[in-house]
Formats: sequence, C-alpha cells, structure tokens
Amino acid sequence: MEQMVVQMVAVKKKRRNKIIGPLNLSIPQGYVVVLVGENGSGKSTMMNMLMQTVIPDEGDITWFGQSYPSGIPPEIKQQIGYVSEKSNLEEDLMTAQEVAKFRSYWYTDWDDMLLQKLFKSFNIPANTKLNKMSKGERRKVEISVALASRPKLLLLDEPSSGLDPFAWKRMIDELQEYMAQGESTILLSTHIVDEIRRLADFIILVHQGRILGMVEKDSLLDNWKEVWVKGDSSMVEDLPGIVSAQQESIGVLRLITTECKQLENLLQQSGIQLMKTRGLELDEILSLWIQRDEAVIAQSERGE
Ligand SMILES: Nc1ncnc2c1ncn2[C@@H]1O[C@H](COP(=O)(O)OP(=O)(O)OP(=O)(O)O)[C@@H](O)[C@H]1O
Repeated sequence: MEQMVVQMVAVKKKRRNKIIGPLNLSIPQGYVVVLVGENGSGKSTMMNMLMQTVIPDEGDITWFGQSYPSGIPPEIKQQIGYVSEKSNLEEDLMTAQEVAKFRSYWYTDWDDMLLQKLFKSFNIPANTKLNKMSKGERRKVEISVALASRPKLLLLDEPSSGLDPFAWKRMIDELQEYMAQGESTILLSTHIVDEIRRLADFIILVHQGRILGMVEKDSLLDNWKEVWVKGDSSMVEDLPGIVSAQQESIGVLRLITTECKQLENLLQQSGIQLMKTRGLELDEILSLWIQRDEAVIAQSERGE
C-alpha cells in the first residue's frame, strides 16, 4: 500500500478575512505534488501548518503516519526540509557557509559534498552575508541547504521566486536528481506553469482557501480536451465531463470535456463523428477547472 507522508483531515485555519479549509489532503511518498492557486488562496498557510509555524484551529495533521499535537519532535523535523516564501531574518548576518554549517549540525543526513556542488553550480558567493546578497542569490542558498539536508519531505514555497532563467533550469535539474535518488517527496507551490509541467506528478488546485482537487498531471493533460463533433446542443446532456459546449456552425459542436477518452469511446459506440481534438495547455485547464468548480460551489451555496 502506498505510504502517505502527510495527511490533513478537516483542517481549518481562520485568517484575517477568510477561512482556509476545511482541508482534506494526502501526499503519497515518492512524488512531486504541486500546489497551485491564486494569490491569497492559502498555499503558504498550508505549508506553515505542515511546519507547525501556524497552528490549525480545527482538524488533524499527520506526518509519516503520526500526529504531534504538542510539537513535531526533532528526529521527525530532521526529515523535513523547508524553503519558506519569506527569508529567515535570523540568518541575515550569516554567510552562506555559516548557514550551511549551522544546518549541518541539525540534519543527521547532511551531505556536504552535495552542498559544495550546489554552491558551485549556482555560483553562490559563499562568504557573503545573506543580507548582502541579491534576492535570487539568497534563494539559491536556501534551495541548496534544503537539498543538502537530504530530507524525506521537502516543502518548497515558491522556490523559484527571484531566480534567473539559468538558475531556474539548474534548480529543476537538481530537484529531478533529488527525486531520482530515492523515496523522497516534494510539496511545492508555484505560479509558473512551466515549473508545474516539468516537475509535477500531482497537482493540487487551491481556490479561496479550499482544495478543488488533487489530480495526476498526466491524467489532466490526457483528459481535458477540446473536441469538435458532428451534432447539435441537444446531445450535450448525454456526453461525459462537458464543461463548455458551443454550436460552432450548423451541425458542428465545439466541446470542452474533462473525460476525453470516455467521450471518444461513447462517440464511437454511438456512430457520431469526432472531427477534431485539441489538447489544452495546462494554464487553460487550470482556469477552466476553477471556473467549473466556482459554478458548482455557487450552485450548492444557493441550495440548487
Ligand atoms: N499572518 C497572517 N495573519 C492573518 N492572515 C494572514 C496571515 N498570513 C496570510 N494571511 C491571509 O491568509 C490568506 C492566505 O494567505 P497565504 O499566504 O496562505 O496565500 P498564498 O496562496 O500562499 O498566496 P501567494 O500566492 O500570494 O503567496 C490571505 O488572505 C492572507 O491575507
């Protein structure tokens, strides 16, 4: 059975002007799971709850199958790496080497060879204080020390923020290498579609504090499609996963479905001609997903 690295059950956190949750979530071991959502949708709050820097008002969280209501013990924390959205001010006056040395005492699986390799490949000014570095340089230090701690679970909150395209590409390569080496798990939040495309095994879509779903990226790309079929709007009701339907011309329907394979089978069985199919871009799918679920949420709130 697949092992869950992290689980949230009915987790809620009241924020200034909104409630994050209820969140129900299971992150399986060995995958890259990407959190996607608009600004303020609750991604950093979720990460912070997983680090216990924010404590939920309701619900349960487990790490590697255990819950720790009175604090995650050090031996478990040592298995979790974290790159926060905001820099750690306590490290402002430390150089990159000093930060690395400090972390190396804490993390039992610390890999100094990997750290030096990363510092070199990211071109990090290792003896400069962090508060004298550019935003991107500091980000590279944070990613390097998180990877060198060889955590079982790596939480990355917008890790690529501030990185130039060359450093970004190197980060993607390093994360892929980290995943290839073992049973590690990454939970990453990002706004960059190319990052999702390159890294994600699963996508969690967060919208206004709620999780709209967790879906395998390949399954999204395989199933959410635009199709043109011979017919008229009277047949739409019987077709699977339709999120939009337009009569493009006489006798030609343009549809967007979330169930393309099922739709293709049904059309074939019914002898209806499928004229053309277009795969959707990931950003198109994510916007359509939000639109569809917003409509469903609004309907249920109106009691329809
Ligand atoms: N310390 C805090 N106290 C009260 N409310 C907060 C705090 N931090 C964030 N919030 C609020 O919680 C909501 C979720 O914020 P959060 O930072 O989790 O979103 P996010 O999805 O990570 O956004 P972004 O993509 O902009 O980083 C926002 O409405 C925000 O204003």
